[in-house]
Amino acid sequence: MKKCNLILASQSPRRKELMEVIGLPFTIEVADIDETMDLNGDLVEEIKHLAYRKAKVIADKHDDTVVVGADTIVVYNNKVLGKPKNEEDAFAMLKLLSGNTHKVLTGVCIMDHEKVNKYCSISEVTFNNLSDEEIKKYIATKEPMDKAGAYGIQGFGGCFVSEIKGDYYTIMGLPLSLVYQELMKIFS
Ligand SMILES: Cc1cn([C@H]2C[C@H](O)[C@@H](COP(=O)(O)OP(=O)(O)OP(=O)(O)O)O2)c(=O)[nH]c1=O
Repeated sequence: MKKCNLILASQSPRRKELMEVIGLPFTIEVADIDETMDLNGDLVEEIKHLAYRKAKVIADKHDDTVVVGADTIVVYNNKVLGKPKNEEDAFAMLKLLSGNTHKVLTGVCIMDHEKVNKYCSISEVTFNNLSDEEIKKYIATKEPMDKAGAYGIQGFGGCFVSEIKGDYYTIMGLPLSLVYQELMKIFS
């Protein structure tokens, strides 16, 4: 096996959990970057670039490392939903998603020294109709507050989902099989 360090450039507990599934030893370093993106630009390119910026800031601090960076957004009706700023924002997001189908885009960047590979994985999620009461109760659990689109499919948010098309783990924040396959090319 190739000897070099693997770093996950993310503070997300979900990404850590998914990287652990892959089974390669890795460490975590949080990329503290400005996550502003050009909302009028091509969102696929924007999200890949954001994942790249997260990986790059960590890769620049090390010599012999492979770095994984990622970013997740929810898109409904051309509106980009990141993490809610507060409970009102979370309520507005969940009202938008209620009874509708949205897309979840996760950008991934794997930096292997000079080699930079960027990907965007897209899944579609359909929500049941949610009552205002249900939404308020969900927000009171705090689960929505650190998640794009104000829900976690892996938590109670999964109760709101009637259908998904595409990769489940993309919705959770890291497309597992894509990252596994790319890391295996490097580490085996
Ligand atoms: C839609 C959805 C998002 N999420 C999470 C994944 C991401 O952690 C978060 C989106 O925010 P991101 O900005 O992509 O990630 P982050 O700030 O948590 O971590 P970092 O920038 O350091 O990598 O939303 C879920 O956990 N479940 C879901 O169903």
